[in-house]
Amino acid sequence: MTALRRSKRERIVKTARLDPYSYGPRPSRLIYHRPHFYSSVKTTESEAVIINNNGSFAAYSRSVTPNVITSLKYEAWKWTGASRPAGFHGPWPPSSATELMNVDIKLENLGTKREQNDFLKKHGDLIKDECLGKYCWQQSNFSSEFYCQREYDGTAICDHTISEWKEGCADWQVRFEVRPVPGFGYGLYSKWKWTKGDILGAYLGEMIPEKPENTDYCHEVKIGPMFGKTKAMVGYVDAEKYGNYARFCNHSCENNAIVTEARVGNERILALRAIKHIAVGEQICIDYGSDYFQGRQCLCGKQGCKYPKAIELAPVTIEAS
Ligand SMILES: C[S@@+](CC[C@H](N)C(=O)[O-])C[C@H]1O[C@@H](n2cnc3c(N)ncnc32)[C@H](O)[C@@H]1O
Repeated sequence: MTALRRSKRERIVKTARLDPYSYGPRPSRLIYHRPHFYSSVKTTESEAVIINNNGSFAAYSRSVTPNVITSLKYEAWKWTGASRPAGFHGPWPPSSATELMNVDIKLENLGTKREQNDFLKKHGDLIKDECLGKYCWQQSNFSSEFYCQREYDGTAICDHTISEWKEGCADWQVRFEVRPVPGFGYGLYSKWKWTKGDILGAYLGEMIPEKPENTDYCHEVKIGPMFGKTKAMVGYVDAEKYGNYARFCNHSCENNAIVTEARVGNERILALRAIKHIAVGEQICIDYGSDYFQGRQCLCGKQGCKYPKAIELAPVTIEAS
């Protein structure tokens, strides 16, 4: 009876894997699910200040349990006062974050052959920019019909969209785990063996026009159709109150991942990408950059730690009135 039941369960697992939206083979060594806090949709905050033995300030750790989202949160009214990015056509503010961040690379939308050639000359770098669609873990079982396929002058243009990513992000616990890390709040751990270059998912949050003063969860992203252009306007993805698993990445001076602006089909995204091989059970860490460590100490504990002491804050001059 038990054997019968087990084989039925195995059959179900096999059937699930044949589905193009399933997640490929199982990890070689499974870390079993433990109950953890990140299934809650309630926003809570906890704060901890770590003080050195001599009383000096060592680190400040703040942890917010965010509302779990599976696509960028966007409220059009917040963009009413923001200026329209160059090359952006249509009603302002746009009705979705995708519209706001869209990369207008479809050559067939660019009029005559001559206009297309002019565009290629001007934006060659944009067209060559690699689509990350096929590197996403959510797509590991996808059939070739989802791969970049259209060619123009030898350059690939593709039909990928991030909708499949969003679907995959909803089931992130298959390959990631959020665990408490003493002194850091929480951290993101891998349940999968990743290869350098793999896309671990999208960095999701709320799309807002201005960077809030007190957030440690904000990444800049270009908006409007001019992908990769220096003049492109920027917005911010803030994952403090609304986010997905990617917002739990702590900083390490030997980081194994980056949050990078990328293209999937015609859509711009912030992607979490492995820059080294990542083993099962390893913590996934990014580099917050030196600005973040102004007045803060890094707790990564790596031998080559770049910020073992808090970087001195520039003195602030207060003028007497
Ligand atoms: C983007 S969040 C990372 C997720 C966070 N640990 C949490 O539980 O929500 C950034 C916060 O993590 C903590 N943190 C991450 N890396 C750190 C490091 N290397 N040293 C000190 N604090 C760090 C800091 O409290 C920082 O404000």
